[in-house]
Amino acid sequence: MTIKRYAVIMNPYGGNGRASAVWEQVAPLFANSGVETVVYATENQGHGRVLAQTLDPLTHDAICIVGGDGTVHEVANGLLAREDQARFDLGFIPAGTGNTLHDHLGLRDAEQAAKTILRGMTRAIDVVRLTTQGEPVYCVNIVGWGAISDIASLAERFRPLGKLRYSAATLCQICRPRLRKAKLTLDGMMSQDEFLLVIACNTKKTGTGMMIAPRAEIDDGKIDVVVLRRASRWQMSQLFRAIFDGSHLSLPFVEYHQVRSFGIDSETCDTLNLDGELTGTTPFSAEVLPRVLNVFA
Ligand SMILES: Nc1ncnc2c1ncn2[C@@H]1O[C@H](COP(=O)(O)OP(=O)(O)OP(=O)(O)O)[C@@H](O)[C@H]1O
Repeated sequence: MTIKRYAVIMNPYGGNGRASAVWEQVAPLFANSGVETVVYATENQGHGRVLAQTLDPLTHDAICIVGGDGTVHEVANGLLAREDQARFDLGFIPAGTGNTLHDHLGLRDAEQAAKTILRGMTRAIDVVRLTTQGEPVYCVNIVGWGAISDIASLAERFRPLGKLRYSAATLCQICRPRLRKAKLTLDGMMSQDEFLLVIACNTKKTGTGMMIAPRAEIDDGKIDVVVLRRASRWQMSQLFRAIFDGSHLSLPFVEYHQVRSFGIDSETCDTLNLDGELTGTTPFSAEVLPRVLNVFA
């Protein structure tokens, strides 16, 4: 019998530092199933990307990520930037705060996620390739702009609040909404306006349990784009109340599109929210790469 050897990329910082304990909890399941594991703890921001870009494909059969959406983002970017085009199957063990990709794939806890990896069944998922400042960035989960970036920035400062940090940041943002002028292009159709937010979603949820894109499927070759142009504080609070069950789609001021490509060119150079990470800026263009990552699910 050939012994499988999986790399475990673990972020000891995310999820308020619980990743090591999460890994300790599930490591025996791998050992008992005859899967050898080599743990690589990330030492700083961006290290997950470097690890995935340089991992030896001759000595590792797959990558398990122990962390949240930010760590998945880094590993996916490292993998898709590899010069040798080597592709590893990816396994996800939730140990971050939001864990929205995990939630979308039905991976509710570490033990269930480990068992899913060990079962060995994979499916292919879409990724968004975004070009910002002439460089490609790959997104698995969301591309956000406007209030979505402002919320991520506040949520980072609220990290000690744990899972509550996204909701708390969203509430603060509702109290001081900021309009931005931009050109928004959806499948080649451009509209110029003022916007509060644009969020393009590959997964149904974002933050902690906000069902922002209830029709999103991770392998349909499309990205679901939610657009909010001008809205009063009252309308914003309506949106916030409805967003947890997806009923905001019936609100007349909320637009919902399913597209293959999109882009934003804003009047100011704004930071983007890419899979929860504040990185990249406008202007950018983006397209869906259908089913380019193989994941255990
Ligand atoms: N050793 C480290 N020290 C500091 N930051 C790190 C380290 N390793 C990784 N990071 C950064 O930690 C950030 C958060 O990681 P991650 O997304 O896994 O957790 P989270 O933010 O709590 O979860 P989620 O994104 O699901 O809400 C990422 O930006 C990543 O680059």
